[in-house]
Amino acid sequence: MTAATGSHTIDLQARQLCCERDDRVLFDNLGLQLKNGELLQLAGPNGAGKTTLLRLLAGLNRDYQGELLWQGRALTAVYSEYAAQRLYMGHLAALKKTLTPIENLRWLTAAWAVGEDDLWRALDEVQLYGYEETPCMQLSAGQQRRVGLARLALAERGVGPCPLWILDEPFTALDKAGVAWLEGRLQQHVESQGAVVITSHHALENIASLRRLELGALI
Ligand SMILES: Nc1ncnc2c1ncn2[C@@H]1O[C@H](COP(=O)(O)OP(=O)(O)OP(=O)(O)O)[C@@H](O)[C@H]1O
Repeated sequence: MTAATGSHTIDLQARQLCCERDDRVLFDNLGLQLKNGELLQLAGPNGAGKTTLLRLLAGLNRDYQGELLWQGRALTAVYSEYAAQRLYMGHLAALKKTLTPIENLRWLTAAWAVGEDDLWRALDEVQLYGYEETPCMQLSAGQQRRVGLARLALAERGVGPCPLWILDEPFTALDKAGVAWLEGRLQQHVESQGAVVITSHHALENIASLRRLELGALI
């Protein structure tokens, strides 16, 4: 474990997880474990249940059967502690469109011990130099995506305030350079003993330590 991860032990487990939506079983008896230095990609066709599983793993939805554990304890029982250690990015950019990138980033990282200079540098790293004070509604879809991704840029040596990243389709709307940057950031994060669980239709084969969980083929 590196200095950047501190004493964070990542241990997220699902045991015999079952989830139904509208009387349709999305997955049943699903088991997984995620530890430091691992990247897990949830794959499968549209509607297979990737986002649903990701939200369960993030603790954002409790409509399931089975067990979800963080460091061996029920995720629901340690939710506050867990939420402080995981970064969840949904499939929408989830920005306040009337605010600027720097204002959004301040708001998105309000609970983190990061300085103002760090925020400006992070926006610079995601190629938003010169757009820091432009209202987000005037940015392109890819630029809006980059505002959210700037949180990942805040991470030093790949591990930021949140050692566990839970990312829903983070490659959406990114150009080639953005894709390369994000792949590099994910790689760096797992090399630094962070962990990532991600849904993506994007092939991630360049990333070492990739594991794939195929939904839709399980049941
Ligand atoms: N709140 C909900 N109420 C009812 N059905 C839902 C709800 N959320 C999701 N579903 C259904 O569950 C199924 C799985 O949805 P989900 O968004 O998890 O799929 P996905 O694998 O992420 O798909 P995609 O690749 O299109 O993003 C879909 O058929 C969807 O209609």
